[in-house]
Amino acid sequence: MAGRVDLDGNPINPMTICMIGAGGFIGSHLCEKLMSETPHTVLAVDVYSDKIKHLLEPTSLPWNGRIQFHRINIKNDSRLEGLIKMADLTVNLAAICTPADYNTRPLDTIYSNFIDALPVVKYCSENGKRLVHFSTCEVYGKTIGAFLPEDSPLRQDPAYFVLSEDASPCIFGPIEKQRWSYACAKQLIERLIYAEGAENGLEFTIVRPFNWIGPRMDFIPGIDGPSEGVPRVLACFSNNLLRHEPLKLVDGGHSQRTFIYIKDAIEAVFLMIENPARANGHIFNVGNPNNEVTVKQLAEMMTQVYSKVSGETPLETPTVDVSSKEFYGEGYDDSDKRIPDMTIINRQLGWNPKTSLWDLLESTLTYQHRTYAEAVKQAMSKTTAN
Ligand SMILES: NC(=O)c1ccc[n+]([C@@H]2O[C@H](COP(=O)([O-])OP(=O)(O)OC[C@H]3O[C@@H](n4cnc5c(N)ncnc54)[C@H](O)[C@@H]3O)[C@@H](O)[C@H]2O)c1
Ligand SMILES: O=c1ccn([C@@H]2O[C@H](COP(=O)(O)OP(=O)(O)O[C@H]3OC[C@@H](O)[C@H](O)[C@H]3O)[C@@H](O)[C@H]2O)c(=O)[nH]1
Repeated sequence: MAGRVDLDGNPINPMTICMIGAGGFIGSHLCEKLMSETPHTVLAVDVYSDKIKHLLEPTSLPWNGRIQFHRINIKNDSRLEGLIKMADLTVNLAAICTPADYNTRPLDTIYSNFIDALPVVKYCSENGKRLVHFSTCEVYGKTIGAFLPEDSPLRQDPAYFVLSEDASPCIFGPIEKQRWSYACAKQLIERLIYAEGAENGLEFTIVRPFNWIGPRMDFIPGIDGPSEGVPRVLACFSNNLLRHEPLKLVDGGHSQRTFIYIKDAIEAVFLMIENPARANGHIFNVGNPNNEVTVKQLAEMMTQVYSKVSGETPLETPTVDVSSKEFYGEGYDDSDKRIPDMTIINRQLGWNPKTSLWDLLESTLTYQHRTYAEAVKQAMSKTTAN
């Protein structure tokens, strides 16, 4: 830890970080690395702490005293401003961010992603504190290419699908497609933060994650989350594999995504935190353009990898088609393709992702199998007995 320097060779001084949403998937990885590799202090704010329990107890941990957990719902807690004032930097991760909620709980989604983030932005701006705010790749919505005829050769031209922070438009569906409630709320909070920077000098960085995946993402329904809950695709497919049931392909699984390993992505966030002069005032795509697959290909790859790590033979029919209406309900819509332009993050922070999709699935599914296989087996035998 001694002698740590930033990208310009300047010493990095220990700082206090107010991390809101620290108990979630990304927050837990960020806290873990901040504790083990830096001298920084974290004021961890969340309503849940299960995913960071291993960092909070026992008190003999080497970083004891450098991480404090504050069980706070930022919707209605006056302690928030005090914590932001005590910190040098606020990282805001708190959000409802599972697609199954966007069309079924659109009000909660809009409040969580816009209204609840407002005081955070205001306290940072009024108190002259730096803000790193987590937005999403969903602010791009659909690609321009999605509106071209199916057989148009222009669909192959990167200009019609690569998503750039400073050039691509944000293309959402009609209001009745409530899927876009999340993307729209995130877009408006980005615009507000940007305006606070322009008019009031707020020092900010906006992060647009492109499908970060890895251990501790979401929950396995009926094990550490509600049985009827629908998490994001990694946890949905993991759940199917653990239960030996076919993976469900929504509308044929034709949508494309680029997946990045959480540990690669966290390195990018570290560079932003510790290089304010290079990160302030910027919006950064953080993804891995080399890891593109259709959801169907992801299902096939996860089936193969899970078989390798668990030693279990895959089902003869490993996938099944399901309509989006049946799976998510009325008002669902989808992003067709998401390839991040890496020019800005490369130029400002010299960062590049490293881990291939196969490798990141292998380590993640090893974790899923080790963590959940026994619990799933027991839950399934109980159901059968009843
Ligand atoms: N994981 C990804 O690939 C991804 C992609 C795009 C955007 N993001 C964004 O990154 C951020 C973190 O995502 P994640 O994957 O870690 O999700 P997550 O759901 O695991 O973490 C969010 C955390 O925020 C907490 N939270 C929510 N509302 C709160 C409130 N009112 N008060 C206190 N805590 C609250 C939750 O309890 C949860 O622990 C979100 O803003 C999300 O929109 C993530
Ligand atoms: O069981 C499933 C689950 C999901 N899917 C599909 O898999 C794709 C990915 O779904 P995810 O649940 O991971 O979520 P998405 O990639 O659509 O959105 C995510 O992206 C960025 C973040 O802001 C959010 O974390 C989330 O909105 C979608 O096309 C979805 O329809 C399936 O085919 N089967």
